[in-house]
Amino acid sequence: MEKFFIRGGIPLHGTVYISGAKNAAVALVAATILCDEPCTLENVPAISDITKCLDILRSMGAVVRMERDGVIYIDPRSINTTEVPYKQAVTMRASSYFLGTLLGKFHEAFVPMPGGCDLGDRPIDQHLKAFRALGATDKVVRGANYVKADKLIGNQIFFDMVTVGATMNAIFASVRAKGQTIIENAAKEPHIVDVANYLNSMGADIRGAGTDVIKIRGVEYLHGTTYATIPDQIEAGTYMVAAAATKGDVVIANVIPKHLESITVKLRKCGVNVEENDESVRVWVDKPLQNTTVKTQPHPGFPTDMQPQFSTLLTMAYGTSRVTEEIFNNRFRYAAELRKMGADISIEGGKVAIIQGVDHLSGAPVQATDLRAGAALVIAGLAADGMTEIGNIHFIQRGYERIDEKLQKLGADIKRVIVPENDSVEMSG
Ligand SMILES: CC(=O)N[C@H]1[C@@H](OP(=O)(O)OP(=O)(O)OC[C@H]2O[C@@H](n3ccc(=O)[nH]c3=O)[C@H](O)[C@@H]2O)O[C@H](CO)[C@@H](O)[C@@H]1O
Ligand SMILES: C=C(OP(=O)(O)O)C(=O)O
Repeated sequence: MEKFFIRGGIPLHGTVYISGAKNAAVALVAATILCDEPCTLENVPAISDITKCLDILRSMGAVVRMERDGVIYIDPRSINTTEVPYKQAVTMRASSYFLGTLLGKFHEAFVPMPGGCDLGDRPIDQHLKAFRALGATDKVVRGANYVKADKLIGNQIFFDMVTVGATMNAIFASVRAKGQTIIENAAKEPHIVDVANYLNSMGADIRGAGTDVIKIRGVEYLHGTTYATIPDQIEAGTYMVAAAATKGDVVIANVIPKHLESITVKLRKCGVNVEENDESVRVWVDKPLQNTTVKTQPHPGFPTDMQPQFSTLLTMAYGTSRVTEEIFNNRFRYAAELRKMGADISIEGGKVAIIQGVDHLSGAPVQATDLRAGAALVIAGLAADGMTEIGNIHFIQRGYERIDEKLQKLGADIKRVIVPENDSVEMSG
């Protein structure tokens, strides 16, 4: 079992380079199934969700080769099954994308129920609604979703709520369907645009990605391409908050500042300085942090995937802050861990956190409960007095490439340590 040990209280300084976006890259890897020729993906992050997506492709017969760091060659022509193995599927949400891509290419898919962060209910009814609109049928077999279609025919799809996953799957299932599909109330996240750009670079006809109406005219053939993943908005936001929480001065490089706007605005409300440059942002603090309100929303609103990290910053901001989680119904499980570090955070009705700022947090043994909760605890540990020991760091490794090394380069005292199961390491400082 691996843990992070962080001796906190050191302001972060320097430049950190942001990797390719997890939530774009997992979709790009799955989307490659739709192609009739080999593709090369660049700027792919070295994270465990990507390893699992690539394992799924290999297990289905695709040729997958790491050309060099971040560059992956995928030849989907040798795929010989439409069944996704259980082991990889159940640990991540992105496995649901194999439903849309296998259905879109082979008109059939068998995919175990997707996993991912435990944030409350995460049904896939809207994904299935999209598949049905295109002519597919579905049933649950041995704990897996089985979808099938004799042929896929373009149609109008209206989502009941804004959903990233179902928007992705509707694109995947319709990109080779006959005729035109119109997706309404579509998600507008940068990773939706990235996937549409990737498929268009293969010859797909997708228009409107990034707005709430996406029009897709089905094509018969998709040719090979080379495509680079966008930078990770959430990884960047996490380092922005870490810089602020430690009262440091950090340049976050290789980013698209426009994607970070909702985070930048809230940081400035707290009194944090953010300077936007062409492909980087600089974050520094020269006065006490102030309270604010945050409400998570679909893009371009404040991202739910930044909520735990930002709430952690607010535990150290002067005054009372209010954070409302609008996307998921159980995304405050990290609050109990932050309380162990001295945070004053209470949860009202599962949806709202009331945070009373404290002078400082103090290091403690804590457990990551999911990916962003884990990132939040890393930020808390970096800012806290003394030593913090974080367990369950495999959650963090799902979405952050070499987070310990990147933080060390910014001056943090963080170590990844292998500890025997049930062993606790003596805490000091
Ligand atoms: C791999 C990936 O990209 N994961 C992201 C994706 O998750 P994911 O695609 O699962 O999130 P969705 O946007 O689909 O979910 C938004 C809301 O819609 C609900 N819903 C969704 C689908 C459905 O069929 N029925 C339904 O009720 C969900 O329970 C949730 O309350 O978007 C989330 C919201 O930005 C992010 O937190 C996740 O990091
Ligand atoms: C919730 C997240 O991921 P997933 O949907 O893969 O569980 C996330 O990236 O914060």
